[in-house]
Amino acid sequence: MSSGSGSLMWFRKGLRIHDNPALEYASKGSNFLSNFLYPVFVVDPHYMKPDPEAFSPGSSKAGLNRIQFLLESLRDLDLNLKRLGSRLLVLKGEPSEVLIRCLKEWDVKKLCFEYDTEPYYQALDVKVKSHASTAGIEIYSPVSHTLFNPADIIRKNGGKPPLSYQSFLKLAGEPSWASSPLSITLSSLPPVGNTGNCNISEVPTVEELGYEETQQDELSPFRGGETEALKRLRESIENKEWVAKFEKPKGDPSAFLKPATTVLSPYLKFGCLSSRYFYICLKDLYKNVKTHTVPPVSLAGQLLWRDFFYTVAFGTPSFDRMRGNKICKQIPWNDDDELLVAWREARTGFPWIDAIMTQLRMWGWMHHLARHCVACFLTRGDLFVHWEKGRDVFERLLIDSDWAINNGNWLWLSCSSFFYQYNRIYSPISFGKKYDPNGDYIRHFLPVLKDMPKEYIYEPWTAPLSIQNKAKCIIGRDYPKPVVAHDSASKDCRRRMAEAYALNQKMSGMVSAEDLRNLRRKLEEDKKPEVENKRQRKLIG
Ligand SMILES: Cc1cc2nc3c(=O)[nH]c(=O)nc-3n(C[C@H](O)[C@H](O)[C@H](O)COP(=O)(O)OP(=O)(O)OC[C@H]3O[C@@H](n4cnc5c(N)ncnc54)[C@H](O)[C@@H]3O)c2cc1C
Repeated sequence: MSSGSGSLMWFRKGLRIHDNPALEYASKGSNFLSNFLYPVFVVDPHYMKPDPEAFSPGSSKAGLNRIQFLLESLRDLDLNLKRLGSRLLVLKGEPSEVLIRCLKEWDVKKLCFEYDTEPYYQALDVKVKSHASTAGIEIYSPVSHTLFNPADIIRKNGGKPPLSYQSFLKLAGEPSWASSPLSITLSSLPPVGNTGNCNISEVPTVEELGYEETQQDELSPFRGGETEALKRLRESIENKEWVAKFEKPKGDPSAFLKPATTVLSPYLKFGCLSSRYFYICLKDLYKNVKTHTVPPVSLAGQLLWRDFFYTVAFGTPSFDRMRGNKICKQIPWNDDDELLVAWREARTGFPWIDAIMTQLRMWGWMHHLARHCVACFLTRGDLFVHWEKGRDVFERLLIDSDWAINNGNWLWLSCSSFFYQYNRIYSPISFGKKYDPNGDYIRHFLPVLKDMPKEYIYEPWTAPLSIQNKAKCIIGRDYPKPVVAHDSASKDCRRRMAEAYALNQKMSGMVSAEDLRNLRRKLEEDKKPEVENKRQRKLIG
């Protein structure tokens, strides 16, 4: 037992000092407490353990880039805490068990942590809160990861989440905190008390967590941490005109030397950057320019998309699944792991798709439209593979992997929810060409194609053998042949989507296991185009 008693600040996301209401509250003393503060981060094997399953199709354990980003963020947090007279205490294990042990050992009287809407944290928090309230510990768990409290919006909407962006905006209005200044800086923190028998360590290395540093050729250019986040934010908003004119989905998805958007998503994901602070900076900027874009396309509008998905995710049971998810169309996706692996390993034979998937593996980040292209290709565009499997691959490899946003966007792109125009399919050939006719993006991420003439770079299988020889890239040997013929595969996908939609309409959202079996049987009966497609695949591949 420590000699005094104090507060425990439990960092999970929110890895920052600025605009951190939980940290601020934890650092406030009171008359009856000897004022110690224990800033804790628990390394959770749930996300980190790279078990043998890690590379199986669909595994969602965090990949090396994200772990690296997290550890950099923790090191930066530790440095920033040290500047304020404190430090980060890192522990390992199942977080609720570790936390409860610390609360007992350090005789904590006040437990503070940012509220988290993800089901995993909700379950964890029930355990920790139940112990804390039985032990008479004060709990403070404010909402500060998002602009709005998703529960407030759902309440305003009669208990249901709004399912369109516009209805979300109407309900949300201006955030209540936006009229008063945010607490951006803390000048000092109480000292850390005696840590007794708890097993405290420094921020571990990736190797200590069981990852091998040399798993890939090129590492993510994005460094984690609050310091980097604030620098990146400053640089992004320095160019007022760029911010004022920001208009998504315009912007070049193939721009990789200078990405077309802010790349603040990983910092927002881990809370190295406060979305509220970002929002206030944008509002200030908008006040000082003549005209600016507005939601949904403006930069502030992007932050509102984030809040929209957080709200729907929080209010929708089984949001991350097709089965049992009332807002998700029931679609009999393929169980084709061969196609999934080709997509995941950047071996589809479509350079635009493979370059994006390589960027995902190397950098852990790609432009929004690039994500559109590969998600559409995997699901309703070409391969008809289940969106949950693609979601898992993104969840593992993205540095900004975020439960609500990732699932929300996969539901969107697969036309399972939110967006239903399944006839609009991204071409894996012509879409990228519009932005990057020379194929520089492909040449960078797929060096095997670097000498392919630009006429063939998006469809190298059409290059005559003499050209392939000259480019030192024989299709089928050095780079794969396409796994499907896009024209027939996309036609087949449209037909299957039309059938699935018709059946969903009939069943008006109430899909039992039997209904789903019927739906499958119905689609199985009409296998002809699928067989035709496989035949084509054989011809090509
Ligand atoms: C299939 C798919 C999966 C995705 N998975 C994720 C994910 O796991 N994590 C994630 O943060 N984003 C995800 N996105 C959304 C979007 O692609 C990224 O947020 C964006 O590309 C990040 O780059 P940026 O920070 O430069 O964005 P900017 O355009 O600069 O936008 C600023 C911020 O707004 C938010 N934002 C932007 N677009 C969206 C959007 N469509 N939905 C919700 N929030 C948005 C992000 O927090 C972003 O950092 C996904 C998109 C698709 C199509």
